[in-house]
Amino acid sequence: MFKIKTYNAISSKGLERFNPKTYEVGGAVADADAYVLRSQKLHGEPVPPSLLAVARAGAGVNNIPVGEYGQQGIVVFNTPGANANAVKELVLAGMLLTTRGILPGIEYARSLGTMTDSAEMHQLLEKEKSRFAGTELRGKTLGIVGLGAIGSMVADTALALGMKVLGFDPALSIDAAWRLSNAVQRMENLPSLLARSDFVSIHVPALESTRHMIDAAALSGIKPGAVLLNFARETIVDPAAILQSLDAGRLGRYVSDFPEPGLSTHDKCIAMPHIGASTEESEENCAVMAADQIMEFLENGNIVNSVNYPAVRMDRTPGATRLAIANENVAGVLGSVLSVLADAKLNVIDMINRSRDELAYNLIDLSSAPDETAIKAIGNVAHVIRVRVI
Ligand SMILES: NC(=O)C1=CN([C@@H]2O[C@H](COP(=O)(O)OP(=O)(O)OC[C@H]3O[C@@H](n4cnc5c(N)ncnc54)[C@H](O)[C@@H]3O)[C@@H](O)[C@H]2O)C=CC1
Ligand SMILES: O=C(O)C(=O)COP(=O)(O)O
Repeated sequence: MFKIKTYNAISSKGLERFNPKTYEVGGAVADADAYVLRSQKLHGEPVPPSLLAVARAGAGVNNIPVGEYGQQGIVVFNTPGANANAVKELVLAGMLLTTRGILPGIEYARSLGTMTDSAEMHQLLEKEKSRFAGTELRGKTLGIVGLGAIGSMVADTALALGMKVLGFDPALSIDAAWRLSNAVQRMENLPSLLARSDFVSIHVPALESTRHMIDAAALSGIKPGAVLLNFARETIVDPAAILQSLDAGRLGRYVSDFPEPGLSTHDKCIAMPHIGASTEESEENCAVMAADQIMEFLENGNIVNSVNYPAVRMDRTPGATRLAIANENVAGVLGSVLSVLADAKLNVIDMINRSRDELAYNLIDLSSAPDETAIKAIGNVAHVIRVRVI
């Protein structure tokens, strides 16, 4: 029986993937083999020795100590692209909320709620509507910082609306480059993008390298009156610099899914309570992907969409016993493991070894099951972090 501890609202469509005959799943599960979570912060939380894997049903993993967990042999997964469409749609809403008098217009229409005469109401609305007039998106320039799953979808939508799209992403993956429309104009640096964009939408992960990438210096070069949209994370911007730029009349509007004290009530801010991924569809997509990845790892040792371990996949050899070994990526570990197996007269039928930065991972299919002594001996090989028999 595998034990899965859940945090946050995980869609039942995902949780239903776990067969109740072989999985115990719930928020109160103790000694979990794996966690499935969304934005639950794990930094500083005690780690049960039983924990083998964590699946983030979503994109951002800044709530998980990914590096530390890797050193302990805990594989961390996310669900790339599974909620990108939900964020894209809210970015579009964010742009429209700044260009049209939607929010004050709704408030005004509501304020007439006590009127009873329809003709009188319409006369008043027609008289006052010019206060809520706006501008169009077509023909305007959108600068996108980070052209991954969300950024590339935002680009497609903006292009379809007749906007000009600029992009900046110095770390763009080959897969992401293939997904990206060639109508997106590449910017060599952030200041060039900021100087030319009527709207700037940020879609980068929260890393040390992206912390406060929008600071006072960046804002000093932003196109006057530009709208900045932050559906990425609060750490990407310096809130004091945003406030200063809004008050100085340089930055036009700030739309954020990550409200900050002092900004959320500002007249030129539109703040939302981190609802970018909160759609039925995205919650289902993320939960299904997270559950499938966790099951594949627990049952077969295969790793897909990890953020700390390499992608590793090997078909099961019928009748074989599988060893899954996580180790530090230093020379000689695999050789030592294989000599333990040879000494124990265990025959290797198939194997795969992959590394990623400081960590490595191996799947070894054996024609017969190793005994406790052999497993212990593998666990004692220098730099081996974790051994699992599947
Ligand atoms: N508001 C919400 O509910 C949601 C927020 N997010 C946030 O959005 C972020 C992006 O999500 P995805 O597009 O799915 O991730 P992704 O990994 O597909 O794309 C991120 C892109 O940012 C680029 N990047 C990294 N550092 C950069 C830098 N310094 N300058 C420019 N580009 C840089 C990467 O090369 C990559 O192409 C997540 O990490 C998360 O923080 C994601 C989903 C929902
Ligand atoms: O996927 C992400 O990075 C998100 O920010 C979504 O967060 P959530 O799952 O809605 O708590």
